[in-house]
Amino acid sequence: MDCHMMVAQPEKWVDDIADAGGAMYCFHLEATDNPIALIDKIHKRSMKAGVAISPDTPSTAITDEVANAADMLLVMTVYPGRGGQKFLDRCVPKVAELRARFPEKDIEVDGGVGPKTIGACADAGSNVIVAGTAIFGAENPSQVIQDLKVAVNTAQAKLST
Ligand SMILES: O=C(CO)[C@H](O)[C@H](O)COP(=O)(O)O
Repeated sequence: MDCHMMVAQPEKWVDDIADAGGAMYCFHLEATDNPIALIDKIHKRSMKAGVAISPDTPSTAITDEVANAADMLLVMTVYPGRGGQKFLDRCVPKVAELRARFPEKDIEVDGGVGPKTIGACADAGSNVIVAGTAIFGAENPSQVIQDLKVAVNTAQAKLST
């Protein structure tokens, strides 16, 4: 289970999530003073570590040291809080910046992602997608999932040539 912790003091919940069977613990960079220590703590509990940035945080806030220690980087394309928000196009360049810096890293996008916005995310280099409303509100959720996967796989194949 990929647990995206939109919480203050993310250090506090690592053990609880590990005990509950979490496989990935993703925390917000804005919520900690010591991301490297937190990543170490997550790894010591045998979980992967994800580092998320909110819309107003630049990609450069993720230092090379943090990115290299993390297993995944998450670019929020809405403000953390609730599903159903409008996709913020202005966050897409951050995906491309991180992809250029970290060609091998998993880069996730979350927020307002669906058939109309997946192209921008995938072309910028995102290979992990969170989609809520676009899937649960669709007449044919399986088709939407399939379309999102095809968009990502096609873009990833292009980026690797
Ligand atoms: O957690 C979120 C915001 O806080 C996500 O954006 C949300 O869960 C995904 O839903 P949607 O695809 O409707 O944006």
